[in-house]
Amino acid sequence: MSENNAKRRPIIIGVTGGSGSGKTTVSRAMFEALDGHSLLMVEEDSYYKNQDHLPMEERVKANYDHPDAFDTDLLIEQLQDLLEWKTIEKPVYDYVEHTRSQQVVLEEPREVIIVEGILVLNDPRVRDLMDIKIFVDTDDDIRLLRRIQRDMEERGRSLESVITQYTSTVKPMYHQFIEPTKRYADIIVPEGGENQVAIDILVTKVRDIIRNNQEFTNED
Ligand SMILES: Nc1ncnc2c1ncn2[C@@H]1O[C@H](COP(=O)(O)OP(=O)(O)O)[C@@H](O)[C@H]1O
Ligand SMILES: Nc1ccn([C@@H]2O[C@H](COP(=O)(O)O)[C@@H](O)[C@H]2O)c(=O)n1
Repeated sequence: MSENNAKRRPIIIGVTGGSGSGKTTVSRAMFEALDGHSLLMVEEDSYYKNQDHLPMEERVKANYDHPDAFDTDLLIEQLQDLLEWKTIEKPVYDYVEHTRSQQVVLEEPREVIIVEGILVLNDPRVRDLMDIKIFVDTDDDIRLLRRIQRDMEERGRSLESVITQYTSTVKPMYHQFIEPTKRYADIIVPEGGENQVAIDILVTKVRDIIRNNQEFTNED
């Protein structure tokens, strides 16, 4: 892609970090602060592979923190469509059934796209589509506590299942695949959503890129 074309396409911001680090909170804070611009949130979780063909006992045991759990090719295809201002059919994921739902959501392309998920900086093809890369950095113990609460309240899990999954896959995969992607981040945000200084800096940078895009387009 030439530099000129790159200036005219939507902006993609990648937000990653461990489960419970505050990725969604940071993304939403940016979303709200960028009110007035056209924005779209793309959650990597929507791209978990379909597991309809597997019995529930197999689905429960799957490793959801390994890169192979995601249909990254579909994520890339849909991000490329958005970059070309095309509408996508975003999959919908069901955490209780551990598989994709039958539905899709039609998402129109927008000026700013926030791509959020545990492994969005893992694949170089996804990284290469991003204008800004953010890693939300929160200690393991805090993330575990948040996850216990969230999974029991919102994802229909028992305490025992959260602890078993955390020790068998979530924690080891974090250290093997997620934490190493910190090196690709432009900005590391400690403590996520409560870090207002980091949010303000990020929003200023995004506005700067949007303004440059507009000035460039007006010059044409
Ligand atoms: N800096 C923070 N301080 C306190 N609680 C936070 C902070 N950031 C996020 N949380 C809370 O932690 C939980 C997990 O945050 P979330 O943004 O959903 O994480 P992730 O998307 O990385 O899994 C949520 O209940 C959220 O309100
Ligand atoms: N069926 C599934 C699918 C995913 N998970 C867990 O979700 C985590 C990612 O979501 P966050 O909002 O926490 O970033 C990931 O760590 C998976 O273990 C799951 O438990 N079940």
